[in-house]
Amino acid sequence: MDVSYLLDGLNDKQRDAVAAPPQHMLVLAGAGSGKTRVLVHRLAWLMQVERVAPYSLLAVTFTNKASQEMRGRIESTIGVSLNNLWMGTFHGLSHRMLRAHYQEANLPQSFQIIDSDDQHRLVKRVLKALNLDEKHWPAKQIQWFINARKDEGQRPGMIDAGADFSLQQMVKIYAAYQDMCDRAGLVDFAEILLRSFELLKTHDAVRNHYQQRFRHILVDEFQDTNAIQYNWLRLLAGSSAKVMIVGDDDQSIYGWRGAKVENIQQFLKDFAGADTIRLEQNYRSTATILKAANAVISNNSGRLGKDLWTDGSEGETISSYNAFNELDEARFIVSRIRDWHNKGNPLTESAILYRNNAQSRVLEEALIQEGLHYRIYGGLRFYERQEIKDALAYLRLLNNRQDDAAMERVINTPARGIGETTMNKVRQQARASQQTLWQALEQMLAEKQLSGRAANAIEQFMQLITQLDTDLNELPLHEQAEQVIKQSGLYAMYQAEKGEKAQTRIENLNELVTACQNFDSVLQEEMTPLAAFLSQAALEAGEYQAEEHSDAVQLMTLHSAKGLEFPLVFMCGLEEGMFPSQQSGDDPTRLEEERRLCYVGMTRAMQKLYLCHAQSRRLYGQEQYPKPSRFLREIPDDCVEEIRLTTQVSRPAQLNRYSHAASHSAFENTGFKLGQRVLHEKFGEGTVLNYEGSGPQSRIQVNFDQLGSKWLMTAYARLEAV
Ligand SMILES: Nc1ncnc2c1ncn2[C@@H]1O[C@H](COP(=O)(O)OP(=O)(O)OP(=O)(O)O)[C@@H](O)[C@H]1O
Ligand SMILES: [Mg+2]
Repeated sequence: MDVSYLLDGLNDKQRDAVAAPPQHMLVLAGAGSGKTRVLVHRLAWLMQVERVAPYSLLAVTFTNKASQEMRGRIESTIGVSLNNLWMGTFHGLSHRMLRAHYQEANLPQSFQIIDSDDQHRLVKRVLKALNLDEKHWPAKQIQWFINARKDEGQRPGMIDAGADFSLQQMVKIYAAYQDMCDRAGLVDFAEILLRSFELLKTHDAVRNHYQQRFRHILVDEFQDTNAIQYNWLRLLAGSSAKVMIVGDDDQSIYGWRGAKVENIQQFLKDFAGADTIRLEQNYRSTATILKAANAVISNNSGRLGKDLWTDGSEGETISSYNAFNELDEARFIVSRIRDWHNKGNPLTESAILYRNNAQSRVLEEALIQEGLHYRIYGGLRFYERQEIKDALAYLRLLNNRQDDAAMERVINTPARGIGETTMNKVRQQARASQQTLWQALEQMLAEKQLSGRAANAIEQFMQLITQLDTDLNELPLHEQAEQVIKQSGLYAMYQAEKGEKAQTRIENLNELVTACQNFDSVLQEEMTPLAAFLSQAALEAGEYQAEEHSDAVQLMTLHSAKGLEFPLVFMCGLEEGMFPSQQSGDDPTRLEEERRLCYVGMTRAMQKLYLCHAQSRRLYGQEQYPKPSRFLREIPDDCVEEIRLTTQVSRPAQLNRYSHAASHSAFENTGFKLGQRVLHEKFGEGTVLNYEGSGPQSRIQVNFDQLGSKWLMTAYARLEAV
């Protein structure tokens, strides 16, 4: 059989890796050198040449999206259906295992995954139950503690708190939280991994089954595995599976979440005889972008060391834009995307990357104003929206009455007159008798412990859920969803709200029905379609793309950009305190992680890279005047040019490229510059902050010394420069 096509489009080193005999392998290489491509070809090679059945392969990807893409690519290359191939994220795969062996894992069949919001709510309940003051025990911190322990594989009983009172308390809270989850059949994200690890560890039969099944295990983005994931891999691999990992120590960006880049060296120790293959040619970026990225990362110490070169063209210079404020930054970016789009380039090929999710709002607004479609990638968007979570909570209750997190969310949404006082009583009862809310309510109603309006309302609510469950059971998933949204009263509630926001909510609810319609649950024969959908929704949260195929600008955090590539990339907010972030402070370890994040961001760009920073930024309601990021200074001068807008204001030549200088941005069509002082006949003096629109429709925003900020129609404002 001619299998040469499996080696097409690969260089010699890549071929060595793809066509190696079955063995352990580490592919260690910089960004854009084809690691992921090698992994995909290797999978195909194993199936076609080594005749390994898809059933015997396990592949771990960084996102669910990546695994779908890979699956599609391999299926179309080798023309074999991969239904039997286990491919997904650590979480996805572990979850699948828990579903298949829920009894051994000590879980109810209908167990439900909860997100960090649900977790937050549950932690708060635990604090109340333990009579602890949230001021001293902030729920967020506790969540962090619990998740970190789980990532290390530690159960409450395994933590030795010694005489440390505060740690003792934390452990107590952790234990109580876990009890509550177990009773309600709820599983948080960290729990998915830990449970599945424990399942393999303690159940010989299960472990043996998978060890015999998986002949080859392949892992992408290995540098970001944490302790529990690594141990999970080792257990699965046992002594006979061959493991191939691909990664880049310079792109390890999840240290703050417990990822250990040291796992790369550990791998070489644990998997004896592993071959290390280094790829050095970059196929993604222009020489200029690569040179700049290499220069930045060279400031880090303790790297495993890699050379990365390209024989591609030098390409365009990197542009750096010094914005007046975050609005100016957003407008600049959007105007450049508009130009790029006008030249016939698809929007999907452009990406805006930022350090914090909160930065997206201003960018979103600028895009909307310009009428450009955009999509937020990986940021827990669609499924995080209030109305979607409401609807899902109802569906979750149909699936599992004991789901306390869902119960808390919708028992009084829409409002049914079930107040906090009543709920507190119920919670207390549930606590006292170790019941879930649903169980407690059943008992309280039976014993007539609740009375009057609230009792009626609760009874009706519970009837509604039971009724929906029986009525809808046999319907296709999307009809179930549609009926639940309508009969629960959610639809009517949001319709009554009126206004644009409510309209969007309704659209989102409709979109949820569409999502159910498109949902394909074939791969999950262990579950009902509803259970499968709920799990998928919880797992994929932000990755879900409402309009997968429409042309849209891609917005995402730097973290979620890992592994992706775009012809046009904007990195924004390159300011001290923003990126590197405030929290990294002067801690060298964290600073280096920020620098790796910068390296990840820059190496996403294929043709053109823009780096933006603002002289003033309003974030979380506060105005700041940050210094340009140190990362900007680490880029060689000949790789960057500074952009000057259509302005008359020239900058003193001796000023450093990134020093603080007065803004030189100007309004093309109002005659005023951002930051300029102006006088209004009624409002007095002020500073120009922003503008929008053009021609007679244009509006200008001025921060008046006496009155604060106001929007004015430029044509009527009769502002004078002062
Ligand atoms: N031998 C090759 N010839 C031409 N193009 C290649 C070759 N190898 C990889 N590429 C292309 O280079 C780009 C980068 O490849 P890939 O995404 O696999 O790199 P990577 O090492 O996984 O990057 P990252 O570290 O960012 O995950 C992709 O567009 C890929 O198709
Ligand atoms: Mg990759």
